[in-house]
Amino acid sequence: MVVPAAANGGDQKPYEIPFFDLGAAGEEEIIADVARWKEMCDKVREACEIQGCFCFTTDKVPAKLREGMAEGLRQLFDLPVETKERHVSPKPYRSYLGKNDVVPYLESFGIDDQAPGVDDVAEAFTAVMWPQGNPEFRESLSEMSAKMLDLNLLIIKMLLTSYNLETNPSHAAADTTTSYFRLMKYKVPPAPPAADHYAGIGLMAHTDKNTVTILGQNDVQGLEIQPKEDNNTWVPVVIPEGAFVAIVGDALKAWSNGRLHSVRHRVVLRGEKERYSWGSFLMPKDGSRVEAPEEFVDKDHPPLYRGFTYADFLSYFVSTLKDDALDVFAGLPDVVDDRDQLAVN
Ligand SMILES: O=C(O)CCC(=O)C(=O)O
Ligand SMILES: [Fe+2]
Repeated sequence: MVVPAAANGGDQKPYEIPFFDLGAAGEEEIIADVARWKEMCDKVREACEIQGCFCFTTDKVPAKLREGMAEGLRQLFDLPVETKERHVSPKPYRSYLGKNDVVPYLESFGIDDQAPGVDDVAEAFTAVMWPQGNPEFRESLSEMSAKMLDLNLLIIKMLLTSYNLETNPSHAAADTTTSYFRLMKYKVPPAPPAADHYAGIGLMAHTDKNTVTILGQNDVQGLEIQPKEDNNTWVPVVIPEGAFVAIVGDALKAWSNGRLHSVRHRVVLRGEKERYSWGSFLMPKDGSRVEAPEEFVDKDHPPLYRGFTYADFLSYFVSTLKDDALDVFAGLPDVVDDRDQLAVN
């Protein structure tokens, strides 16, 4: 099923964001129906190749859990700044971000799903924010991050199935993959919405650097994407109530030798209500290599990127914040030449 173009573009250029009901996808009985499972996997793969993102609903996350998460985020961001500032980490995008001139409406936290010496990361984070405890928040964070990580792994499984790569042990992600969870609040910009020079931009245009991102949100829209090969247009992504959005990142684009599209996206704030969102970021472990398997490279698909270590790519991005970090860091001559041509045109 595809969301009608009008719902996703208004009077802007119509552009369709695929929408799938994944239901119980990934459960044994679904996989056992080989034709149906393969069809689902192919649709997900097509969306990741053409749009680089899709919306979906799933049986795995009950409404109650989503409501608990949204309510928990309200409580969390309402805590005093001094409390929120206790969440610090040497890794990029983890420490509490409160005041920042580039993204003045955004507040965020990043929490690694696994941390050395910590048994229960949800418990550890909650204890720093609420020394007296907040079992409801701990439970929502723990369940939501676990379920969204499962969904992220499901998407990888579906892509591998669609590419007929699922039986090749070298593509099994478990020992090379990790994840982190982000919690975000976007404040309401001054009225009217575009009154200051930030023009309601909640999060600048970017591609995700990781493998796949899954985002959930409260009832306030704001995510926009740039269709492939149309860098003059921004299309609002209307995420249906109760749904999530999955976004392909640069590491997956490089791994697939450019078949999968890491879509540029941003957040624009237009309404009068605060936006809360939360995301599960699947990514290669720091030391793992990102390299296209031989199945993706042939005469018609010459290699676009050199293989690289994920941590090196991330350090390059963090130190330069280049919009086209993947092309500059790992693009082989053809990619870099194309980019130069685009810049000239
Ligand atoms: O808050 C959102 O919906 C988008 C967040 C995002 O794109 C990111 O954190 O990379
Ligand atoms: Fe993003």
